[in-house]
Amino acid sequence: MSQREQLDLFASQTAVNSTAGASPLNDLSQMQALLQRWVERRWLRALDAQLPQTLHQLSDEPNPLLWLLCALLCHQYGRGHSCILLSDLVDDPDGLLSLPPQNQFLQRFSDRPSAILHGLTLQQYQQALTQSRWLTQDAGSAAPLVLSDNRLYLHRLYQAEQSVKQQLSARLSQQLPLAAAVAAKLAELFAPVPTPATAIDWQKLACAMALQRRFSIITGGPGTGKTTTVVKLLALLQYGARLKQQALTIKLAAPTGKAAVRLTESISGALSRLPAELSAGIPTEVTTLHRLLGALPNRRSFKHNGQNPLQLDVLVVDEASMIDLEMMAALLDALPAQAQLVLLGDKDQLSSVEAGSVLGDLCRGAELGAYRADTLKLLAPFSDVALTEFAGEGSALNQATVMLRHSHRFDAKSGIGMLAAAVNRGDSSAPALFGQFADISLLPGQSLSALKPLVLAGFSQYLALLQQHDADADSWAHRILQRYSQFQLLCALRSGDWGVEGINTQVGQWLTEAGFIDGRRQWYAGRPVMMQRNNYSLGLMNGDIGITLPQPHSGQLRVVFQLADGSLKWVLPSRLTEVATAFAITVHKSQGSEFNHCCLVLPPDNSPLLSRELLYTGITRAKQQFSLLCANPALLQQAIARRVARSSGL
Ligand SMILES: Nc1ncnc2c1ncn2[C@@H]1O[C@H](COP(=O)(O)OP(=O)(O)OP(=O)(O)O)[C@@H](O)[C@H]1O
Repeated sequence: MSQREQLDLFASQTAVNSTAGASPLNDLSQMQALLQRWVERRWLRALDAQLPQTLHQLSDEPNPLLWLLCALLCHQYGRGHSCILLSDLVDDPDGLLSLPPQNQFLQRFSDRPSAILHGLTLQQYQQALTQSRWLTQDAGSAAPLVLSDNRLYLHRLYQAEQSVKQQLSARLSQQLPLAAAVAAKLAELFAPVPTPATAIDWQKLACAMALQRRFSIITGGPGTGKTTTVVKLLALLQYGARLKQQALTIKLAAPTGKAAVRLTESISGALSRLPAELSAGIPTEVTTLHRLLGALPNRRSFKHNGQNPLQLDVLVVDEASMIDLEMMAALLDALPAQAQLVLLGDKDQLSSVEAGSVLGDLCRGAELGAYRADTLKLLAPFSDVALTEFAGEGSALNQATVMLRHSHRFDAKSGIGMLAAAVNRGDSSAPALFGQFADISLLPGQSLSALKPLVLAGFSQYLALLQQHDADADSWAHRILQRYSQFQLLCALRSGDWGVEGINTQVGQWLTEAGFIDGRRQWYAGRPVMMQRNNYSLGLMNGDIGITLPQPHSGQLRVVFQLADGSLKWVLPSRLTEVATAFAITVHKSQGSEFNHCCLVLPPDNSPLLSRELLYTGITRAKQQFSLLCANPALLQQAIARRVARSSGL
């Protein structure tokens, strides 16, 4: 046990002893002290403990249980949950809240949530909440907390969830007519019989489905043809409009700049494979969702909303797993009622960093199909194979969702594909695949030094180009950025020796010793950095990666970023206040990006962050080569078994 942990344990025991008889649930000052203690122990953020204080100033609330629930709700929000399901709080408070955190889980804290909340029933929670001013609606002002179906929400998130539900159900209730000429063109575009001949052509079905819906989802793993399918869909929509002497305004968007750049590239590739007469009117420009909606600096709201809707007929959003609940609500709000929205994404990837797991929630049951009779009737003309296996009584959303199942990128000889699929199934024998395929490797050794050869070989590729100036600074920078994307280190954690922070420091030292960089200063030629927040005045978004380069004559450093439209932006380092070195990035932040060679680093200590979704997302960032450094092999099995569950009412 570290010295800090011993102090924490001592503090918790003395705190409880000294207040014997005065339970925090009966005494507000004891509750405030408890919340403060949890903040000091880093169980809660200061913000979490501050929220009840702030609400109390606005509307008096003497019940300590309400203070606790409010702080816990904020804690859960910070961990990506939209709400707290009260029955989960009754059944397993420590598990639900991940408190104490995993690295302190075995210690005997007498003030852990299960001890404080011991014996409280669902009825007691309900009673306390319904009597609270924080839940009763004052005339004209919204209550800060909402209780609905035993789910406790912050008002903002409740509103977002309700809005998403209402908007989607309105869109899902309509079926669009499909002209015979468009149906015939669809059959032409998907003419080649899939192999084997008995296989269902899910791409064709996805197209047929989306043509007839105002809202649809095309989900599938890497390389299953989401982009290929959506380009054909857009071609057919434009074809149908042309038959009516019209032209559709189509827009493409992605949650991050990096994902937008990638979609721009893959859309251009897919367009080049379309018959020329069908490619007119399909844009290749992809924008970020923030830019599309018109983000307002330092405001949560956007320029486009229900009162000022977007001017478009069709919107395609890629990497939809990265859309959080509030962004989804804003997007649906700003979408004109007659427009068609198509979401593309991989439902099995990690969810958004912000609260919500919208795509995962919306795609629940997608692998089963669960198509009702009317959906089967709608799809049947487009399938040579009977769809009875996928019949069911699924939700309205299931009726608008198609899952693509065959990867055209990874075949049966691909270790990356096999490993990703095995992890995704939760197959405990997945680790045995290492050693059987050339494109996946488990690094020998259990210390960070096992990374060194890989790091030197991987990063030297782009660092070597720093010396090879080009008369055209932009084309030089393009080559460097392109080469940088060949290799990436991914971490599960942010802090600690095995997290992004520790590994970036270590990699900086190795590269400095090898003479590739001069990492002794904060800014140096070759330093890759990742934006940690959106910066609207610079037009750079959270997650964008830039590389620090010396100007050819002056040697002055500038950081170069590739924007969503493929152009470059050069920025003075002094203007970048919220960036972090990006030799290693978290798996979360890697979403929407792909690298030829990815190396995932798992820490030696267990953490609730080590999950099946994290592994799957990390593995599928690799296009050609995947390496894994796993300090504690037992954790790999545990991570494969652990699923991320986010509380939501969607
Ligand atoms: N039906 C098909 N037959 C043969 N090749 C295909 C088919 N569909 C897609 N491909 C090829 O598979 C590759 C991946 O396709 P695509 O980019 O559309 O997939 P994706 O699901 O969008 O991938 P990503 O994971 O990058 O988002 C492309 O090279 C594409 O040409």
